Amino acid sequence: MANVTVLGAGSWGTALAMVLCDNHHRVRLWTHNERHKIEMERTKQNKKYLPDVTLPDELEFEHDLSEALHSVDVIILVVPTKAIRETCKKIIPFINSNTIIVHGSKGIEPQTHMRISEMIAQELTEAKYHSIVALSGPSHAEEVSLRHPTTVTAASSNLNSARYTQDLFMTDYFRVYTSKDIVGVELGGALKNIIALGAGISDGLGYGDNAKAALITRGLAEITRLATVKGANPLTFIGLSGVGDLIVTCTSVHSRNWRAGNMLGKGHRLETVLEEMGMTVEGVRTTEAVHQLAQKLNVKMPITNGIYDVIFNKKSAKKVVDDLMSRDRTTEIEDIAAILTNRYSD
Ligand SMILES: NC(=O)C1=CN([C@@H]2O[C@H](COP(=O)(O)OP(=O)(O)OC[C@H]3O[C@@H](n4cnc5c(N)ncnc54)[C@H](O)[C@@H]3O)[C@@H](O)[C@H]2O)C=CC1
Ligand SMILES: O=C(CO)COP(=O)(O)O
Repeated sequence: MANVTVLGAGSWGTALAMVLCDNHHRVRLWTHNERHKIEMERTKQNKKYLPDVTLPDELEFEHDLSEALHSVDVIILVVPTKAIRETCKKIIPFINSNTIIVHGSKGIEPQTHMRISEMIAQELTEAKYHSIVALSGPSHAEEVSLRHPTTVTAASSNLNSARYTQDLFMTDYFRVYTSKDIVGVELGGALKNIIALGAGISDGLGYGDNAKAALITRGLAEITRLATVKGANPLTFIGLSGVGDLIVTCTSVHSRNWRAGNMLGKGHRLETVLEEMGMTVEGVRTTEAVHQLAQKLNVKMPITNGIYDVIFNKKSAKKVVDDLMSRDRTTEIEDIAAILTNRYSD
């Protein structure tokens, strides 16, 4: 049994805390909002983020970080990407060289273009901690909280820590694989949110399954193209963090990114969409970050650029699709081969 603290009591942090309770760890769930802590303690529910789910009796709720992190073995960091840095700053006094930090967030930071583990490492430069693990894969919180079969990957440059994370979470309904390719796993998890926005936009425009299959497949090609330039293993993208997470996010009504895209495709304004959702839609900031990064690295990402234009330049979604369809003719297999060779020509 381990002492585990989940930082971030949104839908994903809560679902992961439930998995850990099923594995009989001591689990504390920390929220930055004191009223939220009191409400969860009183009702045994997380009404806003995971309605209709009863939380386990053993789950402890915390608002005070010193209480939450006292004698902790593993921290599960599941706040939105924009809150990663401030949360890391707050935990410095409570961690030591044995603390493993597992994160479940999916995003890239605009301007720095950093992945989550890079942001964590940068914020904790002066602090002592053991290692960082990314937990990612096709996993909607709503289904995990119902104990429906789910598979994810624990990735770390420290394979022992990835294996430790596998043991920590693995249950009969939550299967965890390990990987050393943290670059690929984090980029796959973050960049699929851009394509999910696109799938939602396409559905909002009334296009069908052909268009969505095209977005998923060619989206996978451009994710792999950028990620291999950043040092990822291209094979990671035929796995859970690539094709797996693209399928679940582009085709499920649970996806906040798909839902936001769907409203954009129907002509709603971005501000209205985000306000109505009231939950984290990581794809918007990640689109900004990846649009910048692709330009900097000179990587072709036509779908991402089109989605950027819809979100940030108010270009009509229909015009973006027309422009994507009328780009210069090209080959398919040679393009994919070029992606793979790029990796091995380093
Ligand atoms: N919901 C899901 O099914 C999955 C979500 N994720 C990722 O998990 C991360 C968190 O997403 P969700 O839990 O879905 O978001 P959510 O929108 O359900 O909840 C966000 C939580 O973060 C808290 N929060 C906001 N600002 C904060 C701050 N400055 N400091 C501390 N806490 C803060 C909110 O109070 C809320 O409890 C995202 O990066 C998302 O991409 C990954 C896999 C599945
Ligand atoms: O990452 C997810 C599923 O794997 C959740 O996706 P959304 O953030 O779009 O809901």
